[in-house]
Amino acid sequence: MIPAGPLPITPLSSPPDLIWRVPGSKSITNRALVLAALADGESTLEGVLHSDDTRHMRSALEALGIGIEDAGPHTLVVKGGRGRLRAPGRELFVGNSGTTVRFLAALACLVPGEVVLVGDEHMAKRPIADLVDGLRQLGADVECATGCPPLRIRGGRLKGGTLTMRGDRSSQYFSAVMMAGPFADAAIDLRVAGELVSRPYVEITRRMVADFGGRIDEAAGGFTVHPAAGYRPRAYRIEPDASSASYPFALAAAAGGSITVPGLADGALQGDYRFVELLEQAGARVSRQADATTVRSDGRLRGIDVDMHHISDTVMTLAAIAPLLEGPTTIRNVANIRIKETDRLAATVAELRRLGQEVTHGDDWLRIEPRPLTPALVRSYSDHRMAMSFAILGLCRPGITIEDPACVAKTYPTFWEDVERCRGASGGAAPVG
Ligand SMILES: O=C(O)C1=C[C@@H](OP(=O)(O)O)[C@@H](O)[C@H](O)C1
Ligand SMILES: C=C(OP(=O)(O)O)C(=O)O
Repeated sequence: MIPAGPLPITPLSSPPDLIWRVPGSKSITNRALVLAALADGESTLEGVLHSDDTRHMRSALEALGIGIEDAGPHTLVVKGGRGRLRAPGRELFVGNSGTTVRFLAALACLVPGEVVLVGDEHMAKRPIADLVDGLRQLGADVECATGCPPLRIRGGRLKGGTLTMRGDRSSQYFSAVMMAGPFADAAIDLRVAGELVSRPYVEITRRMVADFGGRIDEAAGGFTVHPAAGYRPRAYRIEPDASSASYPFALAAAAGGSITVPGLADGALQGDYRFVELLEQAGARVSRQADATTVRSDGRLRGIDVDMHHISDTVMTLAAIAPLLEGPTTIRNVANIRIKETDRLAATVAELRRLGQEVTHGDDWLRIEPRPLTPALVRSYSDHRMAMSFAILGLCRPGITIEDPACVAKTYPTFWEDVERCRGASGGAAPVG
């Protein structure tokens, strides 16, 4: 159950010492759903995340003719195939899920008939013009009046050929083309103009496309997406979500305890797993086991100066514990966080200042000078990561209230239950903070 807001966060009564299981990866779940939907036959997906973002993907695919059945609490059986795709006869609602709208925009080009993708009021501000333009370069008929959703796609086929998109706004545009691209009439020469942001997500896509029988090679200036006879259905296990794991890892580091997250270790598919390296740099100890990672610390960490271009979903996790570190923390090269669920740079700066911190920033960086914390109601901006990140600070120090706890449903609906489980497992005498 998600508690009603505003939610005052009581600090832990003693440093945490527990195993904290996080749910499945949003990014991998939504890719697995798309790939299984396009694979001819039955795929079984295990470790699936159930959250707003994956529900939007699932119900859109069902409306497009794909069979999806629950076969266990976190297991789905997907009956897929390009031949099953049909026009849904109604608008498809994608909420504020970037992966859903971007991945489906490309998949819709393969649907014979009209597909309309509509998001919520936040999605209506998230740019998609680069992808629209890219799909048009492949011969698709896409209407998009504002450069942001809604989109109207009249699909049937993609013709292949050369497609160039700028790389600095969202890697999701590239992942979208990579997953639908093997069904084009010919190879796609997918070129990146400028630098590619969030690169590890594109590597997840390449790897998962290969797992389902497609092939994408690196090429000069970008990638070659090879045509495939179709995807192969398969059993696929989804990793726990590494961005969600940044919250328990940060808590262990900042509160001075020990937290183990099972299912994430060296070799993890997700780039955000590397957040633990930043905690290590700040002075936490990280031990990587065969199938788990433990972060431990004595709670005395130093501020760090880091480039988070490729792991920017964890910017707020670091920023929210920065008030507890010794010395300033600088986060660089994160311009694209301004076009996510909200303008995350502006939101983070505003909330840290509300908490009495000294913050300076530019268009793509911020620097936090720790100051004594002023108690405050921390605004959430309908952004799950704002709510979860500042909750971690609230578990370490008194005075934090989270405005909108419900927004965690986007990727981590059981977050507050896991916080309470952590509280329960962290009895003892010495208070945190
Ligand atoms: O491909 C993905 O699964 C994602 C890519 C990233 O977005 P950008 O590529 O827009 O940075 C990330 O922020 C998002 O949460 C998930
Ligand atoms: C940016 C995010 O999501 P998306 O782009 O998939 O909506 C996120 O989960 O932090």
